[in-house]
Amino acid sequence: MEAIRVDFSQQINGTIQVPGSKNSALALLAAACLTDEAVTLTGIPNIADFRVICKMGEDIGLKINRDISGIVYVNPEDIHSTEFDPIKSSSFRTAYYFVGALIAKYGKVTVGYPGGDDFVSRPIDQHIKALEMLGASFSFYENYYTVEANELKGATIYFDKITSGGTINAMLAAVRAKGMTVLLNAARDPEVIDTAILLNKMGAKVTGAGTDTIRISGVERLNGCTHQVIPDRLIAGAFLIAAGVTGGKVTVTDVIPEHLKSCIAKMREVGIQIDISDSSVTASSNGPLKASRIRTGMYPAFPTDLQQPMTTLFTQAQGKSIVSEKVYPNRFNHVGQLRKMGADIKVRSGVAFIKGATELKGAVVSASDIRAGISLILAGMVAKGQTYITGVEHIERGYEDVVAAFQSLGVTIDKVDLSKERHDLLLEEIQ
Ligand SMILES: CC(=O)N[C@H]1[C@@H](OP(=O)(O)OP(=O)(O)OC[C@H]2O[C@@H](n3ccc(=O)[nH]c3=O)[C@H](O)[C@@H]2O)O[C@H](CO)[C@@H](O)[C@@H]1O
Ligand SMILES: C=C(OP(=O)(O)O)C(=O)O
Repeated sequence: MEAIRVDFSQQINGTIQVPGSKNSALALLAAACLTDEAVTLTGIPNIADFRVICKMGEDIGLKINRDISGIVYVNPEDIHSTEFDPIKSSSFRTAYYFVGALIAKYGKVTVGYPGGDDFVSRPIDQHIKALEMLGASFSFYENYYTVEANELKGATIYFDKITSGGTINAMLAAVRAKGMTVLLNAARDPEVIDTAILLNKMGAKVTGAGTDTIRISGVERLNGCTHQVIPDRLIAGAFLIAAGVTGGKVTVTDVIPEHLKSCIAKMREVGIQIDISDSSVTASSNGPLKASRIRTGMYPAFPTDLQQPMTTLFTQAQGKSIVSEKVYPNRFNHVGQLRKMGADIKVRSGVAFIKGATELKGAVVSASDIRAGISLILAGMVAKGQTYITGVEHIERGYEDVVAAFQSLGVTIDKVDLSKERHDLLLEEIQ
């Protein structure tokens, strides 16, 4: 069994060049299918989700190639089917973006139910509502669903819940719908803006992205273009938090500091020094950290995807911290694993109460999703002894080479075969 082994690693130090955003890249790859021309995307991370999209593309005639410099070329010219393999499309979250992107042009799309990180409940009712209001109809089967539409017509759509995925999907569908679509109570995430920028470069007419009202005037055809994906604010944030957890100094470069505002504010509150330049942020810490509280929310509030590394940080702060998870109230898979390492955390009704200044100890723990995995790596860095993290495949959905990145900061971390390395621990784990 593959695992990541982390050793006690104090005072990390170094610079991380932040890769392109996974969440944006997933939307852009689908958006590129709205045209019949080639779209060139730079900065698309070579993560597991990207590779599965390439395989899904091969099945339907969508060509996606990455050259040796990392530039990705998407060519939808020869798409001959819009029936996606349900197993591949359910192995990550956002296959539904291909519904939004292909429905107007092809009239019918079949795809597996969304997979991705599992936080107990991740409904897609707002995606369905938006596409239905544009004129699509849904049929649901055991492992897949089919969306059909003769013609999409612009509509005014009010999201009952702010959703970044739902906003992006509605935008993708509306771009080729007849007439004007207005999205109200839209998500304001940088990834929504990035998608709108690509769409406009392709000839779409999208205004208001980044506010809660987005207007899309439908167009008949779109063209190819070149676009660079925004940096991954969630990876950047996690590395900055890492500097706080262990002490030390970490600089993240190639970032858009404005995207990290809530994270930076919170880090300053707990006593981490933050220095910001045009496109880099440095976090340094060598003193005790103060307890605090975070309340996650949709952008620009504190991101739910940084709640897990922050929870690890709070185990090392002086005093009691509180984490209110308002986006996914059950997103606490990491807590049970942190407890195995000695953390004192209680969760009640979507709120975690964390007693700080706890001595953590190495254990065999399991990562159920990307950010839970990162929080366990951070915990492993301050835990006495060795920590083994299974569920590496979940972490690799979001990180191209998580081991190399942490190694470059001086962390003693490696990928190992757990069954060979610590047979005793594995047996204990299984019993
Ligand atoms: C690939 C991607 O971009 N993933 C991100 C995206 O997920 P994703 O796009 O799935 O998350 P959403 O922004 O849609 O979810 C926000 C909230 O809306 C709810 N909701 C969403 C859709 C819907 O139809 N109905 C509904 O009730 C969700 O349960 C959640 O409470 O945003 C999340 C919240 O910032 C992040 O954690 C994920 O990393
Ligand atoms: C929840 C996440 O991803 P996804 O929506 O792709 O499952 C994440 O990136 O933390």
